[in-house]
Formats: sequence, C-alpha cells, structure tokens
Amino acid sequence: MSLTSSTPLSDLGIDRATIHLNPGVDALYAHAIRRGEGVQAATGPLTVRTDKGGRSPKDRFIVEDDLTRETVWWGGFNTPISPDVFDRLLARMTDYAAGKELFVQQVFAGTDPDHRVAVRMVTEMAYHSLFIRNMFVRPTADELRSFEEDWTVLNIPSFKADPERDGVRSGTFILVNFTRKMIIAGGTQYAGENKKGIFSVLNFLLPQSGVMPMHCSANVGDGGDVALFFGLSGTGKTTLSADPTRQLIGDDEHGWTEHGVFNFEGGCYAKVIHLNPEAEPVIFRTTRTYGTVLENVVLDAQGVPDLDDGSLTENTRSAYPIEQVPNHRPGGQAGHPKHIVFLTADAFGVLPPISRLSPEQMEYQFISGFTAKIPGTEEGVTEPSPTFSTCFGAPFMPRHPGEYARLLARKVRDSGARVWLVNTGWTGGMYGQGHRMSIAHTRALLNAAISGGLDGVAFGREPFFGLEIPTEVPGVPAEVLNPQQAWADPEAYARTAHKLARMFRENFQRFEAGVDPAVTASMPNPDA
Ligand SMILES: Nc1ncnc2c1ncn2[C@@H]1O[C@H](COP(=O)(O)OP(=O)(O)O)[C@@H](O)[C@H]1O
Ligand SMILES: C=C(OP(=O)(O)O)C(=O)O
Ligand SMILES: [Mn+2]
Repeated sequence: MSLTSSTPLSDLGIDRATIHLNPGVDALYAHAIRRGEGVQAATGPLTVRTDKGGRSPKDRFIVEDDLTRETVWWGGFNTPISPDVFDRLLARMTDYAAGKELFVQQVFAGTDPDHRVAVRMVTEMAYHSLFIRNMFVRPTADELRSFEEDWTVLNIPSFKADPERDGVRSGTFILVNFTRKMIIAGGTQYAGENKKGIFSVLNFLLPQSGVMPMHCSANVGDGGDVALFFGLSGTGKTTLSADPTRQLIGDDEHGWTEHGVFNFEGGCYAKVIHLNPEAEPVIFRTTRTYGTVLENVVLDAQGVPDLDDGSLTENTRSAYPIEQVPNHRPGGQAGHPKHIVFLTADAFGVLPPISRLSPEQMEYQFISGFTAKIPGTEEGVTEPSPTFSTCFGAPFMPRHPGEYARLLARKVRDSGARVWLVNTGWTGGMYGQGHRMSIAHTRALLNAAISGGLDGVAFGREPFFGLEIPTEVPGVPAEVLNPQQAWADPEAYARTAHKLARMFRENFQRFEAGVDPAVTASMPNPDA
C-alpha cells in the first residue's frame, strides 16, 4: 500500500518530499530499521530508543484566536501562543521537510462514527508511523477510499525550534491550532505526543456536543457492566483495566455519550518496567509479539527485551493494537458505566486503598486530581512528587476543569454510577518508608466493588478526608483497609494526613469561585 507521491501534502506546501502513504507493519519495520531508528527484537517487536523518554507538557501551546480566546481555560498547562508564531514555525518546518522522507497514516481518533475525528498523521520517523497505526483506529479499506481528514498532525523530531527566534520555550514544541485544525510538533521523539496531542483536540471538541471526554481506561463484564478507571500517568489505568475476566474497551482515552462509552484509540501504550509475567500476562505477551513497538526497552545480548533495565528511562513502553489483547471489546464501544474509579498513587500513604465517594466528593476529587507523578513519565520527574492535576489529566484538558466536572457529575447522576477512590500508591507510610499497594490487593478491592460485593458491607468514615472505608473486603487483610492501622506510628500518620489535607485545601482555593459550595464543603479537614 506504500506509494511514493508528491500530492498528499501539497496543501501544506510540502511538494518535494518522498511520501509513504499508509505503509503497513512489514514496510514500517523495514523503513525504521533502514533509517537506523531501531532494531527488531528476537521476540518480534520493533524496538527503538528516543531522545526524550516522556512527554513535555510545558512545551505544549494552544493558538489563541477567536475560536479559543473565550473557550479555552488559560490556566494550568494551557499556554497561549499567537497565530503568527504558529504560521512562522509551520513555514520553517515545511521548508525543512523539502527533500526529506515522510510517512503519512490516515486514521481515526474515536471508535464511535458519530464522534470520531479523521486525522492525517504526518511523521518524519517510520516508527512513529507504526506507533500511530497501532494506537489509532485503523480505517477499513472502504473508509480509506473516501478518507478526508478533519485534522493534520505534522511531527518532525529532528526539527528543533530556536526559542529566541520562534517564540517558544525550548527546542521542543507541540502547537495546537483549532482554527487551522493542525498540530505541529518538533524536537522530541517520544511517540506519546502523537496520541496525547489529538486527545487534547477531542477534549476541547466533544463537550460542545454534550460528550464527556475522559482520561480513563474502561472495561466491561459479561453482564455488560462497564467500569471506568480515571488516573494520571502511572496510577494503574492500563494495568488494572487489563483484567482477563472482563473485556478491555481501552486503556487511556474515552468518551461518554448519551449511549455509553467509546474508546478514542485502537491500541494500548503500556508501561513495561519490571513487568511481572505472572501478574500481567496480557501486557507481557505484547513484548513478545511481532508488530508491537517497544520504546526505550533495552535488549540483552540475545536481542531479548530486559524489562528490568531502566537505564534509558523508567518510562519504558509497549505500544500495540488492541487486537493483541485476547479479551478486547470488538468495536471499542459499550453502554453506560456502572462503576467509576478514581485511581491515585498517593506517595504520602494516607489515602485509603479503597473508599466510596459522595457526588460532592466526586466533583471535589475530580477537580483536585491528586496523585504522585511517577519517575520518567514526564521530563525531569525523577522521584514520585505529589501533584494536583485537574480532571486527572490537566495537560490534556483545554477547557475549565469546572466544565468537565459538571458534565461528568450530570452523567453520573443520570446513570446512577457508583464512584470509588482507589489508592494504588503507598500504604503504611510515605514513599521510602511504607510500601506500594500490591497489585493483587488492588485487584481484589476493585473486584469486590465492581461485583457489588461491598453492597452489604459496613463502612466507617475516615476523619481527615471524610472518606467512607469498608470495614471488610474478601481476600484483603482488614488492617490494609484503614491507613491509620497500616502505619506503625499513629502520630506520624496523623501528621502526614494533616499535611496532605492542607495541600488539598490550598490547591482547591483557585477553583472555589467556579464550583457549587456543596462541592467545596466536602473538602478535607486538616484538624480532624
Ligand atoms: N497496586 C497497584 N495498582 C496498579 N499498578 C501498580 C500497583 N503497584 C504497582 N503498580 C505499577 O504501577 C504502574 C502503573 O502504570 P500504568 O498501569 O501504566 O498506569 P497508567 O496507565 O495509569 O499510566 C505499573 O508499572 C504497575 O506495575
Ligand atoms: C501516554 C501516556 O499516558 P499514560 O502514562 O497515562 O498511560 C503518557 O503519559 O505519555
Ligand atoms: Mn496507560
């Protein structure tokens, strides 16, 4: 299917490039290896190294113009940039691209035909093209014949911006232009920017039609009961949604319409550092499968992936089409969620392993978006650092957090979904003292909640955050359930809980004006 032509990009002013249109897996392996981007592992995957091992959220800008001036929330990671800066950088990039080799994939973002966006992904790197083929929704042959893109992404990692001249922050840039329906990116080889860039686009567009865009994974049980798992990077969306007893809908980005949920993607992007083949057999198998892209995974002398080697980055990744997951949901769509889980990796070790949230607490926690960043997933993060990230995905949410929170609250109310807060982080002490929750325990807690196993159980209220904690859960020792009991030193626990409760309150001050007073009233009490 690979063809060399000058036409597909002439609208961008790119006429003199060698363009490969929709190359398949075999061709992309050959191109990537020829270009020196990577090698084929003895176990099958295309294995590459990248200059940056994680995303660069501070280098993502949104063009401020009539379309975005009043609709984008210019707080947090949403940094404005002028249309002129965009146009000048684009012109420099297209000049730079002349005579080069480019790869084009025509794909969809969104499994729901009513809400999907057709994207032309133009990349300099062959391996990005394979990543995109794995991660986006692949059109059928019929859909390809009539394909017309809504959006274009132009990603040229070897093109680095000059901050002085180009008006950006560093050599790395990701610029989103809603009026021109384009993303341009340069100065980073990390493939995740391709998917998270388009995620930001959908997060802006979908609320206009009443669809809730979400940074969450999703799966569905035999009875059609859908569960969503929200959480920042490293909190367990991918790990916990890969449950052999439930169909996987998707591991990272979904929309919630009047009919139910749909995956934005056609593949998964799993962290594979220290992956345990017994605990996570499905993800492990993808590191042994032809067609997978392994990013920054080190191969041993035999060419076999060494998943314990974090020397390039802790954020080692496997990107694979969802068909590699035996129990995936064909079509990527399902009904309304019955259970919504907020995942947080609390490095203070004070949030309970599982608790039940009231509607007000749900909005409070959603806008707060507390977790600890895990080393490697973003540039410069070398140890878990506490962070508040609105909607559990601040770098990807262009609108005001209150707008997303209201939309989610309405949908939760209408569907009657139950909402849970699950700490997949530390217990029995802070990071460095306590230990991380075992995946087996987290899974047991989730299974109990999702199967209705906590319906008849007694709950007690934890004082600092007002969270309702079950007093017993089958398969989990009782002392694990209550953080106070998990700590050896009760005073150290109280001091740490006090500190975290204060951090929550300080962080929330900037949102108080925009939310219902009942939501603010559900804030933690540091002096409990
Ligand atoms: N209790 C736990 N629950 C979920 N993940 C855990 C837990 N303990 C350790 N982990 C590890 O944390 C990481 C979670 O990452 P991942 O599932 O990729 O998160 P996300 O998809 O939200 O970015 C994995 O490396 C996983 O093995
Ligand atoms: C793709 C990413 O998402 P996550 O870590 O949430 O899987 C990322 O952080 O680059
Ligand atoms: Mn993930």
